[in-house]
Amino acid sequence: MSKKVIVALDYSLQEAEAFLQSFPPAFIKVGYQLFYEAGPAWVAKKIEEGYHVFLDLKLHDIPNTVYQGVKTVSKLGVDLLTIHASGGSQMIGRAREAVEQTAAANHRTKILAVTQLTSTDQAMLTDELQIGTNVSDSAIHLAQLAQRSGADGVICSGQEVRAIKQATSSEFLAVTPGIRPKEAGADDQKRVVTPVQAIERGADYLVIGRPITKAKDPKRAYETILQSIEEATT
Ligand SMILES: O=c1ccn([C@@H]2O[C@H](COP(=O)(O)O)[C@@H](O)[C@H]2O)c(=O)[nH]1
Repeated sequence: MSKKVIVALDYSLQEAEAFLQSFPPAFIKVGYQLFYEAGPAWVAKKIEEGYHVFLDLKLHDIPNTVYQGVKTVSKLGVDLLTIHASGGSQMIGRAREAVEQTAAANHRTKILAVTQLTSTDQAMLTDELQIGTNVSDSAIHLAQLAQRSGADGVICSGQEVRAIKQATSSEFLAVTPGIRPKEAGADDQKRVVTPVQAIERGADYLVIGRPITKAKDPKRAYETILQSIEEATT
C-alpha cells in the first residue's frame, strides 16, 4: 500500500536529502525545483538506492522536442514521467515512441498526461483561459485523447477520477494530486479530495506534498494517511 502514496519533494536539494534521511517513503516525486538543482545524476542515484521515482516535468512543446526530451530522461529509469495532454495527439504519440525506444528488458517509463491542473477551477478556465467547457468535461476529454494517443495514464483531480476510468478503462492509470486530508488547508489547489475519497473513486496513485512535507511530523502525517487508506479499503 505504501507505493500508492507518492510524496512530492518540492524542496531544495539540501532539504530533500534531509527529508529522505529522516523518513524515506517508497515512491517520491521530483518536480522542477529539485530536478533543476539536483539534476539527472541525482535522480539516477535515487533509483539505484531503491526509490521509485515520478519525474514530474510536465513537458509541453512541439512533438519532436518532446520526443528528444523524453528519450533523454526516460533513460534514467524513472517509473512515471509527465507531459501535458493539451500538447495534442502527435506530441503524446512521440512521447510514447521515445519511452518504447529506451525501455529496458524489465522496465519502461510510463507516460502520464496532465489533463486539467488541480489548481484550475471553473472560473479560471472560463474567465482567464476563455475555454468554454466544463472543467471536469475537459479533463475527461483530454484523458480520452491521451489514451487514444498512447499515454499510459493521466494526472487528474480525484473529483474526475471515476468518470475518467469509466470513459477510458480501469487499466488506464489515474494519478491524483490535489489531495487534502480534512484538517489541511487547500493552499493553491482548487479541485481537492481527501486521500480516502481519491482511493474510493479509483485513483491508482495519490501525489501528496505539503500535507506531509510541511507537517510538524512528516512521518506521522504520512503514516496517518496510509492508515486512513488501509482502514477504508479493508
Ligand atoms: O494537476 C496537477 C499536477 C501536478 N501537481 C503536483 O503535485 C504536487 C502536489 O503538491 P501539494 O503540496 O500536495 O499540493 C505538486 O508537486 C504539484 O506540482 C499538482 O498539484 N496538480
